Amino acid sequence: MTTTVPRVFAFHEFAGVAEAVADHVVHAQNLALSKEPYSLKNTGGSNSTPANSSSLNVPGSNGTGNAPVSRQSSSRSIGHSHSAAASGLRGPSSSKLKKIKEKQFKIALSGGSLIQVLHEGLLKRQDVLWGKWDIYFADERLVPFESSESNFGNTKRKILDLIDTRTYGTPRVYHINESLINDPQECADDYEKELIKGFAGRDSVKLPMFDLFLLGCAPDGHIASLFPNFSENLRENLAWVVPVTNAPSGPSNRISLTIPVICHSHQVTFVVEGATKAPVVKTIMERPEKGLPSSIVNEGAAGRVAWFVDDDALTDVQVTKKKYKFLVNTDASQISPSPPVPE
Ligand SMILES: O=C1O[C@H](COP(=O)(O)O)[C@@H](O)[C@H](O)[C@H]1O
Repeated sequence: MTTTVPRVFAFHEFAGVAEAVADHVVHAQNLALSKEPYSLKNTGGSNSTPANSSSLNVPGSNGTGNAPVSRQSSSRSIGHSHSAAASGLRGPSSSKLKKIKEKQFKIALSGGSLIQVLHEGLLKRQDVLWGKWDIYFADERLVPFESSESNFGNTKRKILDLIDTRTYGTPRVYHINESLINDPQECADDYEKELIKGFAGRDSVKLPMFDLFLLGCAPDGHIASLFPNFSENLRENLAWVVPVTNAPSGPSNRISLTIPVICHSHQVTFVVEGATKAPVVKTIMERPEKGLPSSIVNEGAAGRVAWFVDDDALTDVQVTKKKYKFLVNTDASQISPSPPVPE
């Protein structure tokens, strides 16, 4: 492994992380909805692009062949037309609005602490075109959605249920099939079919390509539900989604999108905060040869990776810190107070 240094944006406090991450997400949204072909120009980062999806194979339900996809989508999409102009989005001219209508912003969300960051950063903004979002999950813990450990459940309670959908539209949300939580392999295969339907379209593709893949990183080094030393999962290069059993922390049964899927995204962004994360961040940044999952992604998606980290998580970490420059031109009057979180 070569030493690849990602962009690391440092922040004095949590609130700063939340606002910067929101700006970064909205910028990715605007790029995805307005640019054809997709370009990373002006993102403040590298202009390298993901590997080309020239191969026309999709993984089958077992991750090894071409399987027919027949199950109806489990996504919830309550159609709601939404005007970009009314939303406060700035930038796209009227000639581009037709294109915008046809496109969706495809984002993968992790669970854990990221959800609170997005809650604080995104809900108060008026330029989030929620109705144009296709939301997938980087991983899921196989627990009922009502559990406080469910990534989809928490996202629903802390973000999705709080969106003013009459104004901003309703995102399409692609979550696991809750009836399969007792069968990790079946659940992973089923979620992979969801991805194939969402990304393969009429043709088929080698890998899905998210506009933005948001990741956290736990103190033990796991990202999504890819754990250090689970080498079979970390090396998986056919399946898009893998089952995880015997996870060493949190719920033991999970499913996770794989490293090739993560690395194929247009942008991969880590959001990490808190002093408990400092040791693992140090290892990731200073000892990439240890092969922690984040280091694999730093290398595999080199030039498209950004880290948003608070100072506590960067304690004693030798890395070049950058100051985040806000990219979306939003004046303060467009930001409304965050809605209350239901108990
Ligand atoms: O178990 C999980 O943990 C990771 C990291 O969570 P954090 O709270 O330490 O940020 C999370 O990204 C993943 O989605 C989740 O299932």
